[in-house]
Amino acid sequence: MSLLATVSSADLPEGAQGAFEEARARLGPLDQAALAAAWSRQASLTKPPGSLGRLEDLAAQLSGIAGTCPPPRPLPAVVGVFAGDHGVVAEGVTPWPSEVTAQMVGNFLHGGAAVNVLARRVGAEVLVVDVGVAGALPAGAGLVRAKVRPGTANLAEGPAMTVEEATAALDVGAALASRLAEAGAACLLTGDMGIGNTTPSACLVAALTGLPAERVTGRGTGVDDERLARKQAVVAEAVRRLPADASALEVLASVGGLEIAALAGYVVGAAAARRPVLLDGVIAVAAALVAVALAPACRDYLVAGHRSVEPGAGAGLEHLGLTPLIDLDLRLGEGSGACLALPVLDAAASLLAEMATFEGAGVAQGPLA
Ligand SMILES: O=C(O)c1ccc[n+]([C@@H]2O[C@H](COP(=O)([O-])O)[C@@H](O)[C@H]2O)c1
Ligand SMILES: Cc1cc2nc[nH]c2cc1C
Repeated sequence: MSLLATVSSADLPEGAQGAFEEARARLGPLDQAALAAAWSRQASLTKPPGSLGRLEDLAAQLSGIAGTCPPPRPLPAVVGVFAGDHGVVAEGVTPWPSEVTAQMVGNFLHGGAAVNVLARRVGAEVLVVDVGVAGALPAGAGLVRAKVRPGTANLAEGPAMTVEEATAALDVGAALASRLAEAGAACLLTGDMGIGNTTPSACLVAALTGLPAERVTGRGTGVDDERLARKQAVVAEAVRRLPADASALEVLASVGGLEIAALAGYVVGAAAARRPVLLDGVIAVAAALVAVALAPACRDYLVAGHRSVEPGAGAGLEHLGLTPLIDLDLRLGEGSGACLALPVLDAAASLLAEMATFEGAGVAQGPLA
């Protein structure tokens, strides 16, 4: 049976109240004993020390997350595709109309989007969550209906949402992550859909890293030079308007998005349940910056799936101290880059679990002195 069929979500968003605070309170550090056991086991495996490069770090991280050595494989895995719309599209920051958000949700539910293809290929399930779509959504099964409000307000004119709305979206993400983990998900991948969402993502990256708007604002789905200049001005002004003493939650409410807030909650919820989080592109990176600002210990549960072309992604990952697994010039979102990275994570876990030791295989443990 599908993992998703066992996850209850009919009570959302109301039934999620308090889920984020609960997750934040439960969140703990990596298991140091499991980490040490992983490094000691790495040293006993039939390979020159360090020869599996970053796969060795990943396997150790997975051990520390799960609290066991060797770690479990990151399967079954779920891609949470959080969808929302953005009032800031009124500023001409994207060449696509907002209606495409709802239309793509329909495409996800029919299995025809890139993320569906990639998830099928790597053995992940796609969970589509409406936290803030403005347009009419298709009837039928498969969609988690957890709308907090139908799209954000225009962040160029005022706060995108209230602190209460941002909190409700954080709660939806945290509750879903915790329910998915309980249902047996071993790894949570991030996905997103929201026309205009590279603008609030750039705002969050600029606000939370301190980098200038021009440095972290890119072309998103493909704006021309004129629209890019407008987009950079919108981001710069929105960030300039933030009070110097604004909390991370206030920054999220002021210049964020509903799906970004839900993703931040999903990150913290997954980390609290001791599951690795595989990040996708710039929207996931913006959400991760928010998550780490609100609950710093979740940083160690993050794995950067890929480096999106969108400049805020690379800048945000650098700020978080994360090196992406894959760099294929992607700028799609949906969770596509996270899906592509899942087999790498699986390889890291499997190598630590299944390789023979020098002693077991009768291989001399060098190198010679
Ligand atoms: O993942 C990324 O880094 C990424 C980069 C550029 C665009 N996107 C996707 O494109 C949409 C937002 O682009 P835009 O130009 O409308 O802001 C949204 O649905 C994202 O999933 C995603
Ligand atoms: C067609 C389309 C598909 C997408 N998938 C994620 N963002 C998207 C934006 C557009 C415009």
